[in-house]
Amino acid sequence: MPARVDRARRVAFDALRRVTGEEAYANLVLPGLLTERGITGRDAAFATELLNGTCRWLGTYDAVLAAAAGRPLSSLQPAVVDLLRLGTHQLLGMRVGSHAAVSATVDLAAATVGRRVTGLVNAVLRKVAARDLDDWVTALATGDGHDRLGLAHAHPRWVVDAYADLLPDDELVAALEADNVSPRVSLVVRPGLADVDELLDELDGTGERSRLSPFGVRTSGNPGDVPLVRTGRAGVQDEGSQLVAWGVTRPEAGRGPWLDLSAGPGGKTALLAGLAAADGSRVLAGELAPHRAGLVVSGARAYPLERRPQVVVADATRPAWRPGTFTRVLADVPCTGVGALRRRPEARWRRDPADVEALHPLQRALLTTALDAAAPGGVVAYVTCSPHRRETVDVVEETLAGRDDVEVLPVGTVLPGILDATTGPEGEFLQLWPHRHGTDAMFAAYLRRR
Ligand SMILES: C[S@@+](CC[C@H](N)C(=O)[O-])C[C@H]1O[C@@H](n2cnc3c(N)ncnc32)[C@H](O)[C@@H]1O
Repeated sequence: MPARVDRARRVAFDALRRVTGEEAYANLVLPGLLTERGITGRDAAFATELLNGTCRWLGTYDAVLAAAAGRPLSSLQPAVVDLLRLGTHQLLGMRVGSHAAVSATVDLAAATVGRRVTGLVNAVLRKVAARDLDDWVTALATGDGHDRLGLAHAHPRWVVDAYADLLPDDELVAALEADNVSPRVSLVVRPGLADVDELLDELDGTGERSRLSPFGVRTSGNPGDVPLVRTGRAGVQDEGSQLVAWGVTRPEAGRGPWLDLSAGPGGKTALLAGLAAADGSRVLAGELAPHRAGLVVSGARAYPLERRPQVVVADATRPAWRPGTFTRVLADVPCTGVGALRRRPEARWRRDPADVEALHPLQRALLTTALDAAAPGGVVAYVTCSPHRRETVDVVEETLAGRDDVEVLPVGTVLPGILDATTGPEGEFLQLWPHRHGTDAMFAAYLRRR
């Protein structure tokens, strides 16, 4: 076996051990390991595809492996399970020949766990190789169509159900597939510090204007190579995130301070800080986690002092600010993130329906705080990067049912002209989708305090 193949598989294995064993993020852990080991070019690309694909398809591959091994994976050593997962992705998800996939994984098993497990790895992977992915899905799908869709498109069943609850039947597969494609790089300029034309010039023909956000540019390559990004006058941010933050600044609301009450890591704060400055206002950014509050500070470092957000470490459910004060309030609340699955390969397997219920009271509490913080006439945006009804429409409707001092600002008036992007009983809220808009599946409700 050529040495280059060994290095790529070895680094993918070491990264996967950290992802499954230590809850690391694949797209954070792998670049560091590649640099440390001097792995570049085709080897780096192979390792990245092997790791990301394995993480994305983890639930499907585990079902295949449990069937092929004839026993629960919990009865195997975790490192062996990871070897089998990597072998399975080569067999079912990459164009690696069966012989090479099995023998390279057996060699990797010998070099990492030990010779005693090579027989098992060889036997299980040979069984996996006996069928292609479609045949495995047919063999394993037991329940209704959603069960099959989850296996065939690498999603937990509950996420398939949540998407199906919101989308027409004929869009479901496209929505699931869109989560399996890494997004293009999306950049944002910091208003007042740079403009889109300047950024496009720097990108020298490799960028194009965002179709949704007036601050956004789509490109490819390493954002760290772009001088405006390096100096903090532009940043990396999904176009949908730009759009929902911009939305809170659109309706008339008068002059006064702005609040971003759960701001870390601060992508939206950095955009709002520039827009607030243009309005003669300033942003107060609250964040519970101190290290995330630090990220808010560094994200806005390029602004002159007087335009930077004031950042406080604070629990927004016990507000450190005076109620009825702010003309614009962003509540971009903690959520399951099932609208941003394309960004983090392993993310879909780390959440479950219990998280949806566990987050619901916090989401309601944060929306209540946001509404209370708004001055009369102030605009509030409730935002999630999940389209799940429990985290979006339900939170807004339940919260508004208990009060008579809030009106809904229909999204068609706040952000006109965005096609196929509404949800709620009267289409009054924003719901973006990767397969429709090329953004994360951001939800936003725009509300006004009477
Ligand atoms: C979805 S993120 C915000 C993302 C941010 N707007 C951005 O664009 O970068 C939600 C944040 O809320 C914070 N958070 C969770 N509970 C909170 C609380 N009780 N008060 C304030 N912040 C909280 C989390 O630590 C997390 O950083």
